[in-house]
Amino acid sequence: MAAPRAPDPAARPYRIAVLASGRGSNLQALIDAAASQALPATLVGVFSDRADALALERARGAGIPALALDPGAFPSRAAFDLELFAQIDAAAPDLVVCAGYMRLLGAAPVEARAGRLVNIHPSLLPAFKGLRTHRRALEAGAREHGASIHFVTADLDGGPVVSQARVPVLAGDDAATLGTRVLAREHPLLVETVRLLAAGRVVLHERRIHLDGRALAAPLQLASNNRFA
Ligand SMILES: Nc1nc2c(c(=O)[nH]1)N[C@@H](CN(C=O)c1ccc(C(=O)N[C@@H](CCC(=O)O)C(=O)O)cc1)CN2
Ligand SMILES: NCC(=O)N[C@@H]1O[C@H](COP(=O)([O-])[O-])[C@@H](O)[C@H]1O
Repeated sequence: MAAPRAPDPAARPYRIAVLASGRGSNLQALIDAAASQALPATLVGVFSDRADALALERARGAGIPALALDPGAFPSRAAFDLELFAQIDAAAPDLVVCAGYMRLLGAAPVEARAGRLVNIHPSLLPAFKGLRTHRRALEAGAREHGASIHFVTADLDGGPVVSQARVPVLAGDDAATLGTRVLAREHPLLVETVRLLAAGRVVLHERRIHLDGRALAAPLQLASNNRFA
């Protein structure tokens, strides 16, 4: 996998690989942004643990190489990860984006890619790590919810948070309505955050997020929607 590099407009486009297990709407946001040149990058591969992931169809429809690996065909999680990242490295991405990728990644491949592997998570981390975040936020009586983009570490959803988008929790919300409101903010959040990474403006240095050379005191607040929708 390519080492982090400073942006050079004359150099080849910034290369992005995506991991996805499902619908792929965040992947589609990246595809659309790259196609419209709103995101100066090229998607070099989409990889999934599920052969039926709609994300794979979206990739193929955009002419992006797409590969599914069946975890059941490997003797261990480590063996699966080894093959997965061998395939990813063959595409030589500058950045790997987990966009609805629903498997825990092993410490070894994650640590070897520190600063080059990000994940979008449907909560305002550190709140509600893991799964079923919208239901848990409602059960906890949260008045505000949202999404976070963080560097991936061995600590599940515990990596340094780059950016967040916030939405209000409305009376009468259920997990579906709240999830829909959050998802609508995830797409611009992801594109805006990846654009900063592609430009070399956001980097991870000694577990701290740096923007334009200055350590961030808090995640960047992007793509928020305080309008009641
Ligand atoms: N080492 C890491 N791996 C992953 C991270 C991370 O931060 N560190 N983020 C996740 C994405 N994610 C939430 O954002 C997440 C994915 C999967 C799970 C999980 O519990 N998976 C179970 C299977 C669940 C299922 O199949 O329904 C598992 O892997 O056993 C929690 C959170 C990507 N990987
Ligand atoms: N723990 C990881 C996780 O839950 N990620 C979430 O999966 C959804 C994928 O939607 P998409 O397939 O339409 O992009 C997104 O809401 C993303 O935040």
